[in-house]
Amino acid sequence: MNHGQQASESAADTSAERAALATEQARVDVMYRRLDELRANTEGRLSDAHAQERSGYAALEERETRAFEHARRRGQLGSVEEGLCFGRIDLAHPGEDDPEARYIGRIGLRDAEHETILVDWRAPAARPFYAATPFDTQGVTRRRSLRVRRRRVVGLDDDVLDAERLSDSERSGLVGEAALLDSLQRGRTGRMGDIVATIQAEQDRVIRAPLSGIMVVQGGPGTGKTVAALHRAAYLLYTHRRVLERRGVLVVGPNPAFLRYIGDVLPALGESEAVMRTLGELVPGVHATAHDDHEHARVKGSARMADLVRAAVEDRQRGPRQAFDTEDLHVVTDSGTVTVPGQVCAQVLETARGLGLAHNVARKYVVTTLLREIARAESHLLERPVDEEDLPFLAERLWFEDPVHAALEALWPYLGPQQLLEELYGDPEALERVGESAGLDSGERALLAREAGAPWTVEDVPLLDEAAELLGEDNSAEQAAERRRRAEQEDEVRYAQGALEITGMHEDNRIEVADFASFHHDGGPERTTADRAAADREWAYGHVVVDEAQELSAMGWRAIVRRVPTRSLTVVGDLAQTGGAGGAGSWTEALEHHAPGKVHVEHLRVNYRTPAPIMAVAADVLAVAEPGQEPPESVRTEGDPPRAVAVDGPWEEGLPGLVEEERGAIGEGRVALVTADRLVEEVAAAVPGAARPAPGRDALSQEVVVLTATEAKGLEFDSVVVVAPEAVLEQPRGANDLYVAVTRATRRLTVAHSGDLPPVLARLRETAGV
Ligand SMILES: Nc1ncnc2c1ncn2[C@@H]1O[C@H](COP(=O)(O)OP(=O)(O)OP(=O)(O)O)[C@@H](O)[C@H]1O
Repeated sequence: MNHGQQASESAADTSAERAALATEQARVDVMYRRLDELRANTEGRLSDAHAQERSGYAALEERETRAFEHARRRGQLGSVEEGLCFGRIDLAHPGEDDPEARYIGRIGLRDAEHETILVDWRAPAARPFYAATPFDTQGVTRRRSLRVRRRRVVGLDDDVLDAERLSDSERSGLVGEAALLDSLQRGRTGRMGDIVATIQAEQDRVIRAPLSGIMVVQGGPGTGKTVAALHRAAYLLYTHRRVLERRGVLVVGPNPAFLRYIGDVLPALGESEAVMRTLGELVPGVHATAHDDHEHARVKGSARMADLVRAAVEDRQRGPRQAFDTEDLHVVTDSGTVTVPGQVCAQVLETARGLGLAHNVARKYVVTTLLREIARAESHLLERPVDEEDLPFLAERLWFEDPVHAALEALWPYLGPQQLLEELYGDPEALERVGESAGLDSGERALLAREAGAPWTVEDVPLLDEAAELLGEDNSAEQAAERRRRAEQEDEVRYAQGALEITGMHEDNRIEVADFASFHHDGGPERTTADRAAADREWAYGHVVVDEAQELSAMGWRAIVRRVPTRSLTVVGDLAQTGGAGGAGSWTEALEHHAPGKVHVEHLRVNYRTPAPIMAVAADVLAVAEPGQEPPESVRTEGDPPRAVAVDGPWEEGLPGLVEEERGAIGEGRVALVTADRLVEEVAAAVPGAARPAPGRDALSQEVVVLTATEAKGLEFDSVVVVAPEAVLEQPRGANDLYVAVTRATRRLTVAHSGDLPPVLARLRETAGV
């Protein structure tokens, strides 16, 4: 499709091409010189900020903030070295003879005279680079993609935006096709890369959509949902820096391996401040990785679980009759047994329930009020007049008497979320009582029973979060401790200043006040927004990106939406790839009630990952998994034919040879074997050197990895071997799982089956290998 000139290192043989390369090299040299200058300046400012002497806590804080800013800028300037500039557009302006040449890159640069020499890809001025088409040129006469390696311009591809001379691919709307295909053909590394140089027009619309509301990006496999969502996060951080830097951005992905896979994209775009979490990690202190089976997951994901958790909390807020088998509250104190009348207790408990506060916060009211009532009752018992002024002191003393403490604990205990659920799951009677009031049938109630101490599953985490929300924390003690900590820090700084002045070290500038003061406190360095957000369950994020969102249950959505009071979310997924029991059937059904009228669905329809011959196989599977749904259209129309191979006999005899063949065929790149949950360990054991994902192990960077369909979701590999498709199909949402499995390949697909090839893969019978 490249009209006009096309040049590359090997083909730069005409003088016009050589001249174009030389012109671009000269411009790129200017940009790198400027980048070097800026780096040196930032380095200088950073050391100045560190050396700057300040006294007083506020001034020190300001210094820290400045130093942090410079360090961030240094990081940003460091991350743009490779591919600093990747494009140019020539724009015709009315009344001007020569078009304006505008260069697009990873960051914006101005020269010493403040003239723009490079436009940040996220700035409005860069938009025509991605959005101009021959039908809507936006003033662009030519779009040029630059290939720059190690500061050398090694190739150029031009699109002349002339509607008269359209090729087929231009009609289908591809932008910068040569550069796009070049990047799609590269071998996979086990890490997703950025696509700033080749963002397509439909993706650009998603990336630059406004911040507010819930934007759902629905698209088939390989349509760039993940990569577009990450570029959108970088775009939003750039465009709304003030808001988002303070509140932070959360990216939620399906599992730790996936988060590692996408973990380089934002830093490569100069943004390293997003918090990346799986659903199983949303509650600080819990790291759930295992999933429940289909039936358990279905029950735990149901919205009725919110009623269950609420009922479980209320069940622990007892009246005296439930706690002590009597209407009145009898408490043994050091002075004898005192009685608080049932009516008084009932009033206190009813008021507490009506306060609209979280359980542990309302507890403060219950405890202080009842302690005073007990103190009053004790005075009656001792026939002492009740002195209202003394009551707080008497109450405080009673709090330290064990039986009093125990009596109040039985009425309204302090509860943590893990304790609440642990005790509910472990107590059949409580489950019966609470489950019934939440509308669960006996089968569902029985499913929730769990052995004490069993590890939490990912599906438990939204329930724990719900519990934490209803229980709340009485953090008045923490707040007081924080005030004390700040006051102590001020004292330390004052002391350090005095000490340094006395010793004369201050004048010599040999040691800084802050460093000296920090010898005395162990608070550590100031934490970033991301650090603070990650540690705080109640943190309100400025924006949340949810990937593989089709898997989230109603309870999962509650846990996520709770973290963005502004309901500013980017939600990406594919309903046809839903495998989980609690997963979504419709985006509006899942989200509309969280933000009525603010849910907007965008569609991506072009597949950048999987060549057409493999997508034809996937389309057959999709027709069974989700009849009536259209598969996305592949950018790459040609590729190696997919094949089926019958493996008779044990896996360890058939698979290793097959894997070796694939490794030979792809050269540098990655092979994945994707199989049924029940076979995954067996298959991994059959292939020497094959890796399985595990906590702390980066299995995806290994050359051969073995995964279940669930684990493979969102990932891609040069070659995919689907092992035992018949067993994958037997799983609860087997056809959807098989669809996920066959759409992971960027170049080659092999199906290794034992027994008959499943009818849904019949197309492969016609291909070689059987
Ligand atoms: N504009 C583009 N330029 C270059 N590569 C692209 C572009 N868009 C997508 N890709 C590549 O296509 C592949 C698929 O993208 P991505 O994983 O984001 O798709 P997805 O829609 O999230 O897929 P899935 O539903 O299977 O998770 C990635 O390698 C990505 O880098």
